[in-house]
Amino acid sequence: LCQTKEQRILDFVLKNAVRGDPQSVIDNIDKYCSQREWSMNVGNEKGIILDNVVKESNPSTILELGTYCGYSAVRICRLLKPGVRFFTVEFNPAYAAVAKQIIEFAGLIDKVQVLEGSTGDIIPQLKKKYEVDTLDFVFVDHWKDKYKPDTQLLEKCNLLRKGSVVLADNVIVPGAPDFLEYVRNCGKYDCTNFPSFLEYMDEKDALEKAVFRG
Ligand SMILES: CCCNc1ncnc2c1ncn2[C@@H]1O[C@H](/C=C/CNC(=O)c2cc(-c3ccc(F)cc3)cc(O)c2O)[C@H](C)[C@H]1O
Ligand SMILES: [Mg+2]
Repeated sequence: LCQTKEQRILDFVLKNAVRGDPQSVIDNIDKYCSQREWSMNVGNEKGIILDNVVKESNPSTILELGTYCGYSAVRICRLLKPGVRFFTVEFNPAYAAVAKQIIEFAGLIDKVQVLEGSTGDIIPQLKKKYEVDTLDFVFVDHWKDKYKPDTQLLEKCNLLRKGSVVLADNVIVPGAPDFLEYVRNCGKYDCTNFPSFLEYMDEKDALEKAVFRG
């Protein structure tokens, strides 16, 4: 029996999407969350902007902060060429379990490493334990008050290089004001704002792209 919303989303995907077809997984999550139960997936409007930024960055090493159900992990990885490495960090075991099943159903589990734990613990391990040199692309979508500290931690751990793209969800709703102020004024990033809409709603939201100057 599906006790949690996340389990109900997984169940709907398993029943209605096509195994091995990432687009059908994305479409069915969007269908469930727009018609049945709202959920904090990046959604299709902001998702198309995410797709375009990923495509133009053509990244080889990607990090996502806040996996949740795996919607944006599927969204990003469906665009990646073979041999690319995608790490996604989730500290809630129940969400990590749902995400792994959704990513597996989409046929993308070989490209994805779901790292269970807190970003504060995992980011400092990426170089030595996960053999990461630098990150080409970071998608930030976890607790909004952690965007700024975790971006600074990425810098401190020398994980960003000239041209590394940091793309943040929700810079209007719920908002990440200290992150926005930081990336726009610290002098280390070239920033672009992408106005859009909150997932499954008519409310305005936006993504912020911050390219590290190196
Ligand atoms: C140690 C903590 C940091 N380290 C962490 N380390 C590892 N994993 C972490 C860390 N911090 C958090 N997580 C995980 O990431 C996920 C968290 C995602 C959070 N997302 C939102 O809160 C949001 C809200 C709205 C929204 C908009 C309008 C509304 F009316 C209501 C809600 C919309 C949106 O698009 C949103 O993404 C997941 C649930 C949580 O377990
Ligand atoms: Mg979000």
